[in-house]
Amino acid sequence: MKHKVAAVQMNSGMDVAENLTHTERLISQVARLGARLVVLPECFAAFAASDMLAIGQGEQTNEGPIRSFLAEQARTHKIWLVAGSIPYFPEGQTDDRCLASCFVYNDQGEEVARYDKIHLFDVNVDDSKGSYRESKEFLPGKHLVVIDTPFGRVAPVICYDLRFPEIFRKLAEQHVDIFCIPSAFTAVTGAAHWETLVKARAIENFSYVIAANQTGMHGDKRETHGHSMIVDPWGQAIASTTKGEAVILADIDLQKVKQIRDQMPSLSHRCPYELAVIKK
Ligand SMILES: O=C(O)CNC(=O)[C@H](CS)NC(=O)CCC(=O)C(=O)O
Repeated sequence: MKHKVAAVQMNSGMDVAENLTHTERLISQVARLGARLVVLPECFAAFAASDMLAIGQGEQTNEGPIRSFLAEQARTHKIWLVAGSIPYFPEGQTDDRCLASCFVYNDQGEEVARYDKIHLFDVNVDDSKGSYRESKEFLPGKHLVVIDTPFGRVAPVICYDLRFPEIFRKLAEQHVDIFCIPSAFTAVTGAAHWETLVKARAIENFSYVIAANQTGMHGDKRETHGHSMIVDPWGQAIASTTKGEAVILADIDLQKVKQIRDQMPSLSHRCPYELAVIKK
């Protein structure tokens, strides 16, 4: 059975209200086109905002402005929504940093899961920003999440997590069929690695990958790569875009996942092995 899924590509700014207006328009667009599962990009509601902690403190419960907006969008459009990421400050947290959290909603508008970004982007990049220290503002997550949906078993991971194949393999061991990857990949690292990494994770685990990226210039002079894509379990990009705000849709079919995994059961061919380090 085929299901239509969508990735939303945005150029999010620092203003939440403005971002939510764009998000609502784009969700309406893909819902009208028949999407049943929609993935938003990382930081769709607030990108490089100076008040991330305050935004996160406002989202401690599902009554928060962004979380209640997301629930209402999922309910109104009868879609499953993998809602990118927002800053989330759990009640009672002592450390003054937020989690970078992806809330997931079913088509009744119920919050069914939350995934907190595990790997934080503390790197130097040859771009206008130069140095990224995500751990200054955010705490790492501690749990992977697997969600059973009408379209198959879904797992969200976020952006920099894409570079850690071991978490995808751990999730594939739980028979995940669809990886959803809200992202804000930089223009420089995205041009070098994005497509290869997205396709590699799909091929390695014989899964669909729905990768929704930020695009263009942002408030703090950061540039993101765009090029959102939906890749099938054989590694084919079945939907993609380049730069600028966009929505991409594709039909996914769980039968295809099963057929490829039956043909090439490499996930079950893994063998134990020792490691010998030969000193010179
Ligand atoms: O902090 C924000 O406001 C938005 N979040 C981001 O831009 C995050 C952390 S800085 N970006 C990435 O993780 C890029 C990963 C990447 O580009 C790579 O792995 O190459």
